Amino acid sequence: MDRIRIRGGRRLEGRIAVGGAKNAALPLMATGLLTHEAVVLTNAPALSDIATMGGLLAQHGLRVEHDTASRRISLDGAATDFEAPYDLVRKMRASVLVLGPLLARYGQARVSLPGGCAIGTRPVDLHLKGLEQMGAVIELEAGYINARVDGRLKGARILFTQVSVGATENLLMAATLAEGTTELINAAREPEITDLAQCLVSMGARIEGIGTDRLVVQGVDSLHGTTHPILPDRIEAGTFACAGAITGGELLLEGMRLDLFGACTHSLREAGVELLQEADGVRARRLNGLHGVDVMTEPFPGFATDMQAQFMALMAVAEGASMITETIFENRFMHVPELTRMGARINAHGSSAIVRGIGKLSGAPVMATDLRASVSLIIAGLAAEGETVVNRVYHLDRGYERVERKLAAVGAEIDRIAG
Ligand SMILES: CC(=O)N[C@H]1[C@@H](OP(=O)(O)OP(=O)(O)OC[C@H]2O[C@@H](n3ccc(=O)[nH]c3=O)[C@H](O)[C@@H]2O)O[C@H](CO)[C@@H](O)[C@@H]1O
Ligand SMILES: C=C(OP(=O)(O)O)C(=O)O
Repeated sequence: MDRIRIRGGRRLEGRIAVGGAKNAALPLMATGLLTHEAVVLTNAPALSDIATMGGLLAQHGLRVEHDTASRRISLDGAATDFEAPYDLVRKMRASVLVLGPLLARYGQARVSLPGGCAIGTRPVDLHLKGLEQMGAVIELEAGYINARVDGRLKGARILFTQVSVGATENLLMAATLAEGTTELINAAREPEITDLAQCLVSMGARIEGIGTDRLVVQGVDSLHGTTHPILPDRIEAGTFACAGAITGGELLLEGMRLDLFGACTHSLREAGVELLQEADGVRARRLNGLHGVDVMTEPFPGFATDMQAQFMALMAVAEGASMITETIFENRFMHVPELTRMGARINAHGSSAIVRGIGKLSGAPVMATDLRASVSLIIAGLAAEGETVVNRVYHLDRGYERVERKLAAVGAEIDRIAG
């Protein structure tokens, strides 16, 4: 498996391109199942998760083309196979997003249960309960979700007991082709959901309340094709903001919109990182020293759980202490022991971690078991004395496109060791 090698101590400066958001692209790709016409997505990132989703949709029978040079994904045709097999779903949990569209358009789906992953148990009960409320009959059998509906799904009033990005997306897509009105209450408000809703509207869906926690969908008989630009990846942009800041640098995050950061803007500014919206992106500049800031992860517009590990790396070298509380996933501190191996002073207990900033981290061989933990170790390595080698970067490629090239282009001493 590839490794990333970093020699710390270089100040990052320059322009860095922010790609299309992985977490928007994945549900957007699933919309290809809602129509037989072509759905074309532009600004598509070249990531292994996107390839996995493309493979799954091709297996369902869609024609899938991803031209990485022009950053276009085109999805066309009708599904002929309704099974999402274990081998694909275990690689990427977002595969479960085919469930709602398949049920809504074809009345049947057989999708492997995603199971847990390194960051938590991550059940899909809210997805299933919502679909049952819409008239689906769901059985769990041999690790699979077997779902079917006679005729069309029926509109329903669905109150989510917990805010869930994936459940909101699955139910939103299902509701577009249901008979009657569906109300999604306590819906997630992440920008990726707004992007999905806007794409669905451009396909002929009738959705009100976009951007709020109450989405009202009037089902329609059919949807048509569209061309939709994928919104910028706020997590990739935030990662680069932390990378630049830890080196005392200044980066223009090309293509990024400041409003997508939510509470992360406030936390980064409090920590000493200036963020300015400019015509072609967001400028992120470290002012003087870094200061310890307390953060708690929350659904959007709160501080994103997908930024927690990167922010912790930044706090590891800040002046003073910070308390980082993870409220979304029960096991999202796997980066703590690895950052500690680099000299960080972090004390994690339950859902909180106290980080006491130190002057300098020291390079070390480290390993990561999830996507954002991997990149947090790269960020730490950029500021560490000596060499850091991040092992097992398989997860990194799920969500970052050529991260080592992008960082090297703005001054980092970083390379990939194949193997
Ligand atoms: C592909 C994608 O977009 N992934 C993002 C999505 O994941 P994902 O959609 O899986 O995350 P959810 O918002 O659904 O999960 C939030 C919390 O709800 C729980 N839950 C969720 C569904 C359910 O049926 N039952 C249940 O208990 C989860 O275990 C978790 O504790 O949102 C997360 C929270 O912002 C991000 O970290 C992920 O990067
Ligand atoms: C947790 C993440 O992704 P996924 O939901 O695909 O595992 C992430 O993007 O940080």
